[in-house]
Amino acid sequence: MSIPPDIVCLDDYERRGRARLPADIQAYIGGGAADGVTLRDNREAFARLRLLPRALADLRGASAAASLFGLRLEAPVIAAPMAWQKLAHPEGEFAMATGAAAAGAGCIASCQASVDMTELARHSPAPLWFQLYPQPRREDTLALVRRAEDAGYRALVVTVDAPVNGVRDAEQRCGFRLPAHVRSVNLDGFAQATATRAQPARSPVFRGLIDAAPGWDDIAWLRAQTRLPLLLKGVVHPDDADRSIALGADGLIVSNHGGRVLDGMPAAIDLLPAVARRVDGRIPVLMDGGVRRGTDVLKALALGARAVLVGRPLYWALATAGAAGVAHALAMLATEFEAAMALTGRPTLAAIDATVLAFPPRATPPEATFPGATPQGATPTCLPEAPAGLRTKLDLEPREH
Ligand SMILES: Cc1cc2nc3c(=O)[nH]c(=O)nc-3n(C[C@H](O)[C@H](O)[C@H](O)COP(=O)(O)O)c2cc1C
Ligand SMILES: CC(C)CC(=O)C(=O)O
Repeated sequence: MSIPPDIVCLDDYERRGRARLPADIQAYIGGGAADGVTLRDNREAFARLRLLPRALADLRGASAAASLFGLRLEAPVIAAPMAWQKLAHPEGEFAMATGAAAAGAGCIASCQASVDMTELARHSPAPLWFQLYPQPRREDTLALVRRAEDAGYRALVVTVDAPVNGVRDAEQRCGFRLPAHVRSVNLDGFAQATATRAQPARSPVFRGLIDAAPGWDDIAWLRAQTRLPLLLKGVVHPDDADRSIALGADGLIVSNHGGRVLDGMPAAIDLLPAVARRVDGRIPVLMDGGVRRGTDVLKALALGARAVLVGRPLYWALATAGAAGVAHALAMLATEFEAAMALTGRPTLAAIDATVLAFPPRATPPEATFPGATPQGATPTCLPEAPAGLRTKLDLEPREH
């Protein structure tokens, strides 16, 4: 499949991708939770950051290469886990993995993939990570872990920010339903949480759905079940980062799920610095949400990320041109990132730090940014101070078990 010549950046894929998909699938892929405040802010927060070029830097032998939990990457960029990719292309996740490998990018297969996870790993030209939604029954979670191990996945990414799905107005308005040929094949036969139907007028969240939500004890249990590196996706509070490390997490992904779960959360890039400062190099911190340009990758690394994940643009690229589209999108992003490194005088990833930013955030302790946070990891209260220009607040008190 050839790449349309007018596609010169990641955003260009959205227009082309949408044109090939029905309205309800567009709403599923492109939508955010509720009013889309967080979805928009993920982009706008990147745009607010400014970069500072350096003149005449010695860039001989420069490289953007990265290595992370068994993935060798041309640039610190990974395809985010995204459900049901057959919605966009008949080859679904196979094409996503092939495209990512062709571009030298990493790829994380979703727990809700529309193809068999073992077949996917077998056909992927490069190693993959597996994203895990803990299942209501531990035996089912364990079955997924063992399949991931046996199939050669190099890491487990446990998504912890979606104990219930977001309020998806756009999907609801369009009446989004999975077509018959698309389903979560890897969860066949597993029990799933359901809302109690007895009192349909009452909220289904606390009547059924939340009963199956994972807690910290599930992370401790999972840690004891596998030697695979364990990354937690969706940790955004410094105290939760501490707790994750104490339980043996090997990496964290600062993420608001692309603005798809809790509308009103701060942008992911605004949440990154406090987590990175608290982690202080103990384990790698990654981020996702709103990464669309090589300069965004640079900004994320400047604020403490080791790598970024990219979501929606790759779904649109998949819809537009299958594996070739995914490879092209990721290659464009890597090229833009290399250009941004060169223009800011950074020949290696190790040379990227907050001085890349024209106005780096003040190096305040996390407690100042997150007044509710406590350095010892005791019970935090809330996240009162939103980034400049954003007045939302978020109660991040972890659930107790
Ligand atoms: C269509 C779609 C499906 C997604 N499915 C999953 C999923 O199955 N598991 C998961 O952890 N995150 C899922 N995500 C969230 C992404 O992994 C990622 O956090 C987010 O897309 C990053 O934001 P971006 O789209 O702005 O790059 C999904 C995102 C999209 C757009
Ligand atoms: C099956 C869905 C809950 C997958 C997901 O995480 C998403 O659509 O954001």
